[in-house]
Order: sequence, then structure tokens, then C-alpha cells
Amino acid sequence: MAGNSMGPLLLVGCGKMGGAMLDGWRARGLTGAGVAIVEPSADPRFAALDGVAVHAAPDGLAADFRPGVVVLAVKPQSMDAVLPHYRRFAGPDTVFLSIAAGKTIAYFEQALGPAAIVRSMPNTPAAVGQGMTVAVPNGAVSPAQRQACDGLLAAVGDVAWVEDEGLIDAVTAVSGGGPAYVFLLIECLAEAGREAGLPADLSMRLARTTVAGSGALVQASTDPAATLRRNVTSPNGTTQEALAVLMAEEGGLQPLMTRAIAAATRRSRELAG
Ligand SMILES: NC(=O)C1=CN([C@@H]2O[C@H](COP(=O)(O)OP(=O)(O)OC[C@H]3O[C@@H](n4cnc5c(N)ncnc54)[C@H](O)[C@@H]3O)[C@@H](O)[C@H]2O)C=CC1
Ligand SMILES: O=C(O)[C@@H]1CCC=N1
Repeated sequence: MAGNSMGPLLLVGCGKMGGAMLDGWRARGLTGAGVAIVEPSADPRFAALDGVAVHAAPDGLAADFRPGVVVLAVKPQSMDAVLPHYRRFAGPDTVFLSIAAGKTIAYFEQALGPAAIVRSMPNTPAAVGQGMTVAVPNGAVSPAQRQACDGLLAAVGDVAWVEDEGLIDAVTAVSGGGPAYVFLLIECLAEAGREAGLPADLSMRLARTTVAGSGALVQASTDPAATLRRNVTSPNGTTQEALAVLMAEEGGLQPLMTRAIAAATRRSRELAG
């Protein structure tokens, strides 16, 4: 798999997001020999990762282990405690790829010393190869290291690189957290259908399949989302009535979404510490 060309991959933290990326990498051919994991949880799923070395703590890594890429996938709040264990890998042959919300390149440079660092923000659809990641490198990242990180991220979805790190807080709000808003939409649609008289299980099936189908349609189409929306909306029909509510200037979805994204963006800045 591309991205594994720099030497072994070390995944630090294999929770919801690290696990989603690992699933994506493994589905695309990353073999056990190419990856080591440090993850303290005793979750039985790790026993099923045939061939992958899973260590409960960094002292389980062999003394001569030299990762080409260290993926930092622990909670932002754990980062202070975690980074000192990996500082020894900082050097020209290793790139640190962080997926942590809020934590800045300056923060990692402070904690790791001179090191090649890529700050990125993926999302959980990485587990099915449909993630969206935005990444920004520091000045120490070599072209080959950037390519390696791009390969790892592209293996689980779309990747955009930006030069302005300041954009990452809004990226975190939009695409990092975005799947949660879509899942909430499913929950709300299903509940509204239930309140309109549908059996709960049928309503949930309608909501799930409608969101999944709409996602597939938007992906397959070159039409703007607004055109796809208009294609559903017959003049004086039923959808128009619903959209009059959802697109109201006050109390509609846009002002609500704008407030939600502003709140998440603000929280990402706070997490910088
Ligand atoms: N969940 C999501 O949708 C996204 C999460 N992120 C970022 O990914 C990072 C991880 O988030 P989640 O996966 O959601 O959290 P999580 O809690 O599911 O995963 C964190 C994992 O780190 C492990 N861990 C704790 N201490 C550790 C240590 N000392 N060494 C190694 N592993 C340790 C935990 O056992 C846990 O499995 C966060 O920084 C978050 O901001 C980024 C994009 C999306
Ligand atoms: O909620 C969070 O802080 C993380 C970052 C984006 C998605 N989950």
C-alpha cells in the first residue's frame, strides 16, 4: 500500500478514529508486518488483528524499532502525556502525522523538538474508504514524507492539502464532525416519520436508506447539491412545503448550521491549549 514506503507505521491510539483508519488501511492491503500499534485498551477486537503487534504501552516496542510514520490518534487531552514517549523518534527519517482536533503544529514542535509534522483532520467514513482529510505540513516534512502521509490518507478517502493551518479549525467543524451531523439528520428524520405515524423500524429504514442513497447520488453526480435538491422539489408539491420550513431565514437549517459550525470551530481553537 502506498504510504507504507517510508518504513513501518506506528499507530498511537486505536480508538474510534485510529481504528477506522486502520480498518481502511488493512482493507487496502496494509499487512501486519508494516504496522505496530500502541493502545492500552484491552478491547478483544485487538486479538483479532492477526499479525499486527499491539502493545499496551510504548515500552513494548522493540529497542531498534524505527517507524517511518507515527500516527498520533489519541484524544487531544492525552497528548501531553503521550508525546514524551515518542520524542526519541523525532528526526529526518520519521514523520509524525497527527489527527488530533485542535493541537497545532507549534504545539507538536514544542513537545517533540525539531520534527517533521503533518497536522491532519480525517473523519470516520475512512473506515469504508470514503473519508475526507485535510492536511497541513510543517517546514521539516520532506516531499517523500508528504507523499507517504498523502498515501496513507488517500488510502481511506479524499485528501486536500492546505498551506494555511488556520483553516484546520473550520475543517474540523465541517468534515471532522460532519458525519455526526448527518447521523443526527437520520435520527431526526426517523423520529419525525414516527411522529407522522410510521412504525419506528420502517421510519428508521426510510431515513437510513434515504441518506445513504442521497450520499451515493451526490457522489455519482456532477450537478451541484442545489440542483439535486431542486430535482426533488416539484412546484407546489410536498417537498416545497417541507423546504419552506427548513430554508426559513429565521429558524431554518442554514442559520442553525452556521451556529453549530461556529461553535465547533471555536472549540477546536480552545483545544490548542
Ligand atoms: N472520532 C472522530 O470522528 C474523529 C476524531 N479525531 C481525533 O482523533 C483522536 C482520537 O479520537 P477518537 O478516536 O474519537 O477517540 P477514542 O477515545 O475512541 O480513541 C483514543 C484511543 O487512544 C487510546 N489511548 C489512550 N491513552 C493512550 C496512550 N497513552 N497511548 C496510546 N493510546 C492511548 C484509548 O484507549 C483510545 O482507544 C482525537 O484526537 C480526535 O480529536 C479526528 C477526526 C474525527
Ligand atoms: O469531536 C471531536 O472533537 C472530534 C474531532 C472531529 C470529530 N471528532
